[in-house]
Amino acid sequence: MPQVGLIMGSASDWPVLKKAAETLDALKISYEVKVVSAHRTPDRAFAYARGAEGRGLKLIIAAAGGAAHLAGVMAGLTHLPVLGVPMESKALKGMDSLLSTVQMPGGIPVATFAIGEAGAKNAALFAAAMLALSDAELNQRLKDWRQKQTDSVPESPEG
Ligand SMILES: Nc1c(C(=O)O)ncn1[C@@H]1O[C@H](COP(=O)(O)O)[C@@H](O)[C@H]1O
Repeated sequence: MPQVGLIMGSASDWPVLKKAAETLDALKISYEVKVVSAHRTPDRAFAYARGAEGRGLKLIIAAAGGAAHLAGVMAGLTHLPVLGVPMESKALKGMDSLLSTVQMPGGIPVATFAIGEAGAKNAALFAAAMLALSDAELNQRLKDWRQKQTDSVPESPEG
């Protein structure tokens, strides 16, 4: 049973959200990937959020762009942690996605990350950090991952 639900408003978000999937892969965290849109597939969105806890998901990473309501709608329907990743949009460069993901009313939290690939990657790392609180082996893998990242940064700008 996957621990993380990785969902996106449209298949067009997948090239960016893939960064989260790659990071979860690197840390050996199980996940499922689905296109779920609060706007275009509201029944699927409702069923997904309502069924998430029962199916064993521990948290949901939701990516959406433009009028990005997906993460907020998920958060309204389940108390599982929802991590929102705003997608870059053509018209407003993702500012619309960022604001509509982050500006939740009190009582319904969405942990909102940076726009685009960095946000996708960091959402996966944050998910890993939460899961590592109750998983000693994952905790060690996460520490190793961070150390590898540190080791890969050269002191000289010329490498
Ligand atoms: N923001 C949402 C939601 C939602 O919030 O439910 N559903 C789709 N979308 C977004 O619409 C953008 C354009 O989608 P298309 O590329 O399919 O036209 C995508 O970034 C998607 O996340």
